[in-house]
Amino acid sequence: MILVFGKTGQVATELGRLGGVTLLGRDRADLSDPQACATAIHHARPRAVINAAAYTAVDRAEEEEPLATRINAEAPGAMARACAALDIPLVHVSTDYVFDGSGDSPRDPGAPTGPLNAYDRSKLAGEQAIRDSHAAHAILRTSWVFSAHGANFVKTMLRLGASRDSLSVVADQIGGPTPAAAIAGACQTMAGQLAEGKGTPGTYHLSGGPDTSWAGFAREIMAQAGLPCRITDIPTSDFPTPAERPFNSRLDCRSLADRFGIARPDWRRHLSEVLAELHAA
Ligand SMILES: NC(=O)C1=CN([C@@H]2O[C@H](COP(=O)(O)OP(=O)(O)OC[C@H]3O[C@@H](n4cnc5c(N)ncnc54)[C@H](OP(=O)(O)O)[C@@H]3O)[C@@H](O)[C@H]2O)C=CC1
Ligand SMILES: Cc1cn([C@H]2C[C@H](O)[C@@H](COP(=O)(O)OP(=O)(O)O[C@H]3O[C@@H](C)C(=O)[C@@H](O)[C@H]3O)O2)c(=O)[nH]c1=O
Ligand SMILES: [Mg+2]
Repeated sequence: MILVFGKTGQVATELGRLGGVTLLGRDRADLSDPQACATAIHHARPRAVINAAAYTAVDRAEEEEPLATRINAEAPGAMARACAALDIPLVHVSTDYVFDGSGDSPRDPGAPTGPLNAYDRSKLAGEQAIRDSHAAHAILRTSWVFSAHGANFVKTMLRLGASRDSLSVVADQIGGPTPAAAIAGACQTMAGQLAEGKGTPGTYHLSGGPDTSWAGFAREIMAQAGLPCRITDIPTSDFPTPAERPFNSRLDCRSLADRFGIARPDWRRHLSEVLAELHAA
């Protein structure tokens, strides 16, 4: 059995659909109590652990950095130390937001990090705590996650697009929208291979392709949903937010393909599946 932290989130929901996992919701393991997470692992004795829970409210984290750090850094560190003690692997999901977003080339997993905001700092600290534990681990950085569940940009655009005839969306932040289902599949593959002593531990990238801007993503959402809402490109400076976000979120995903045989998913195809799922609901 593979133990998953998270139950209601986008990636955790998709892991549950794949099967073969035990999902621990907040009621069974609260990440604001790192020791409780370690205890849950010792108690369950799984063959591998996947951490799909996190504090993901980027703007709110500016005002709650200590809590975000407990959930995104201290809890994963405690999980990793428990995994090291039991000699089982940990797969952990991280973010493109650990990078500073300069330039326009895709970042490979070894590129220097440079967090811009409180959420980013908490996620980067989580990565470091896991590396420091010496557990067999895979840190999977992803970006711009969407699915039919939970809160995400697709659902925000559908909600706004249904009642407006135009929307202004930032066009100078570039990255890869990533289906939660693809992340779940990758996590399961990596956890399974590491548990069998196969695959190479380390830090990897997975984002959907082709890279686009939030405005490009929004335009495709409106087109596929058949919503007559025009998207106007704006610079980030015209959309002020409490947390600064990176301009360049492009991720170089080749090492994941080389080491685990996992290719970049086409987000446009997955978007149509997510829209069909939302339509059927
Ligand atoms: N969303 C995105 O765009 C991106 C996400 N990521 C990373 O991917 C991973 C999965 O994200 P995603 O599926 O989108 O997350 P969601 O925002 O959809 O869900 C977050 C999950 O974490 C749980 N959680 C939050 N706080 C706690 C807590 N104190 N104790 C227990 N559980 C808690 C939530 O539970 P509850 O429902 O009870 O609040 C929820 O299940 C995270 O590591 C995130 O940092 C990386 C890049 C982009
Ligand atoms: C709603 C809206 C957003 N935007 C912009 C703001 C922002 O730059 C961008 C996306 O907005 P969001 O609030 O969905 O983005 P955000 O929550 O910052 O998304 C991030 O979440 C964390 C968890 C990650 O790890 C990242 O990979 C990334 O997915 O779109 C507009 O330009 N117009 C709009 O009408
Ligand atoms: Mg968000």
